[in-house]
Amino acid sequence: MTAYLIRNVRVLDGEPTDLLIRDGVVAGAGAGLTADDATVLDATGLVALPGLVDLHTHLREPGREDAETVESGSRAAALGGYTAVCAMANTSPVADTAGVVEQVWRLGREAGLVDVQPIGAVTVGLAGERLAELGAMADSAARVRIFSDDGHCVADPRLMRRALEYVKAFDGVIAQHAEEPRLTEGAQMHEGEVSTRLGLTGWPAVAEEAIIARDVLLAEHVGSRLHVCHVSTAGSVEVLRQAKARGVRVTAEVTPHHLLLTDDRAETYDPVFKVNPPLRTAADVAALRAALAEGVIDIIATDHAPHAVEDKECEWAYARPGMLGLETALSIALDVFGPRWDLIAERMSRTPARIAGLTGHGLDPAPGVPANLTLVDPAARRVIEPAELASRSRNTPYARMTLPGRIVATFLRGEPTVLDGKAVK
Ligand SMILES: NC(=O)N[C@@H](CC(=O)O)C(=O)O
Repeated sequence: MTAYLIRNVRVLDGEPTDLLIRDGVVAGAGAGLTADDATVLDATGLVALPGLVDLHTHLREPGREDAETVESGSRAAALGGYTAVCAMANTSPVADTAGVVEQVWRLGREAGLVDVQPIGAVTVGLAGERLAELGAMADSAARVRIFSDDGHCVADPRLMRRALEYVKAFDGVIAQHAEEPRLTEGAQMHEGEVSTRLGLTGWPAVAEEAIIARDVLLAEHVGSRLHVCHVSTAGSVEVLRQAKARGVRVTAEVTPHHLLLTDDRAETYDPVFKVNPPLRTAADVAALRAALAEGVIDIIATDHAPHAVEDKECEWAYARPGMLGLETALSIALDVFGPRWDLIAERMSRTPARIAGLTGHGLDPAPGVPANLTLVDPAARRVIEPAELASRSRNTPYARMTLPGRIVATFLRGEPTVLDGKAVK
């Protein structure tokens, strides 16, 4: 195993220092370190962050390897500064058995670019009718702790209650895609002034808020853990704020795109902007930013949703919802919050690692901790070119935008997965 001596790096907001990485851990920190056997990296101007952790990634394997594979998604993640991702269950077949989650987990290990932690489905086939084998997935080699029907809401309150009760035994968490399906039938975008003008069927904010309100009450009743996926409205923030004030065990995520983009993008009729939940209003964006800074929303999660060209480059109504996120998330966080490194580390690494129970991740680079870290050049600016992304898909909403920040290197347990801004394998 090669040792690395990273010179002149700032760990978060600290003064420039040196970090020695050896045998998978941070072996030393301090100005003027020496190590004859180490490869020296000059990191002047760079910032070291704990490796990012994504709680919400669609890797598409098994089933849609044309859109993404565990390997291509892992590479995209490493290039985005991630050292761990949680893979959503809406694959084909659905990750609703020990066999499928073990397959995804094994593929992640083989790719070896990030730790891939499978998420298990809550219900068989994501059909919302019967609970999946949650216990078997928890006991499998993949040790599943997060369960989600993401892409679908667990709409039946009785099933949701039983799922929350079931996972309590092993401190699992139900990650809910909050969407009351009866309120979003045929929906194409956020319900509001723009949808009225364009004549597109709207997805009202209350469809999200009603499910979150119900679920925090269920989680409180059961005393179990709830995680709310991709929160998108100001009203949802208020429901979460009240629930947290009462001590409900609820955590929540917001995506980079909901922190930046608004529903008027639909005026282009470019389906790259079609996503679930939909892009909302400027007032929602402002509320989400404030909630994330405050901690009412706990984390940024990408909802990286790769789609093949034929599923995206078609009429708006026929296009699949979802957009890429892994390779641009840190840049969006920098764009929105500036170089608030402690906030970024907390919301994109430490807290998601804690929610997912990923020990060894989410730890600030310091002597003795596993060397899962990323080096960022905050002064760099880059133009996003879809063809240059490592993802197999091209559906980034940031095409040709200039974004701040560049990931220069990423280390997974002391081995570089990215060096000089390029994937190592
Ligand atoms: N977020 C998205 O717009 N799409 C997700 C699933 C979903 O939540 O609909 C996908 O898997 O593509």
